[in-house]
Amino acid sequence: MSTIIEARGLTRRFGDLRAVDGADFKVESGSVVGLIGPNGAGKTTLLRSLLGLCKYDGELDVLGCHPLRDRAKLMEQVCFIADTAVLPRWMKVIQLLDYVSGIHPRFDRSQAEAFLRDTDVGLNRRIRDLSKGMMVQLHLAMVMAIDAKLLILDEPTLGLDILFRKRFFEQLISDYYDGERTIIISTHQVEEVQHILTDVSFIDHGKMVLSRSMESIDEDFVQLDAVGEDAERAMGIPHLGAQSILGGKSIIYEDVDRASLEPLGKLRTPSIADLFVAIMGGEK
Ligand SMILES: Nc1ncnc2c1ncn2[C@@H]1O[C@H](COP(=O)(O)OP(=O)(O)OP(=O)(O)O)[C@@H](O)[C@H]1O
Repeated sequence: MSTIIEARGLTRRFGDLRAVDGADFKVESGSVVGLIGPNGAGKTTLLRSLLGLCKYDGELDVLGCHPLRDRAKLMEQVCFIADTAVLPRWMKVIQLLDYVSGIHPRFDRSQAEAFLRDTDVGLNRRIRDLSKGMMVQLHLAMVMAIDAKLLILDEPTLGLDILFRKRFFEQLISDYYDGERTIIISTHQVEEVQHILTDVSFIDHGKMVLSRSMESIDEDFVQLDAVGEDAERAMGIPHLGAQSILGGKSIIYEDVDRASLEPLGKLRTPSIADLFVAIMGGEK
């Protein structure tokens, strides 16, 4: 594995606001990173910085490129879907396939057509006549058919129904991910992506508040469901956050002696969603 993204003190200011605020992080090749954060946390701004789409302060290296200075070179190796899918609305789907085949050397047209066969997006439909969800399906099919080292997806499944969202994440892993490509996904659908991630990063008010591998989450955090007096005792042990459950509390701890918790209730690894709530402001 090699490091393909390295950021030190990455900062993006809008006037007095620091949308990304001194972020330090690394991404290794072959990882599938979930970028999770509340509305306005800085996810889109961070992703746009990686792509050289906005100015920033600090040090940033993406695939050996300086995103602002080497943007053309970077774009040969990166694919990106913004949360607002912009496709030429006046084209027919088949014309879009012709167009991208013509301009993108790494585009595999037959693969894009195969992805589209699983959808209701007909090749002769005009793009402006597609529903919002179908437009996203088309955009995803085009992007997944491009052989890129780094795929950046900003809220890729926004506006899609649950069946397509599930199918999309499955397809991304079974048909696109090859163990070498790197994928960064920003999403609010935490539960739906959790099983495909190798790493997760939480961002809040522009700051990276957690960056871990999924394996280390398993090792470092534990969640206890306790009821009655056991819950009260468990709340006395320093914890990250807690939620009320029927008759007691569900409490998340970091680096805790698990043997001391075992007599108090049921232990498990927290889901990313529960960990997010605990770190971002669950009941303490
Ligand atoms: N062009 C801009 N000018 C001024 N402020 C901006 C601009 N773009 C983003 N911001 C601000 O930067 C902050 C981070 O925005 P960003 O879009 O990166 O958040 P996000 O995590 O992607 O949010 P969401 O989940 O709601 O899409 C917000 O406070 C936003 O208002």
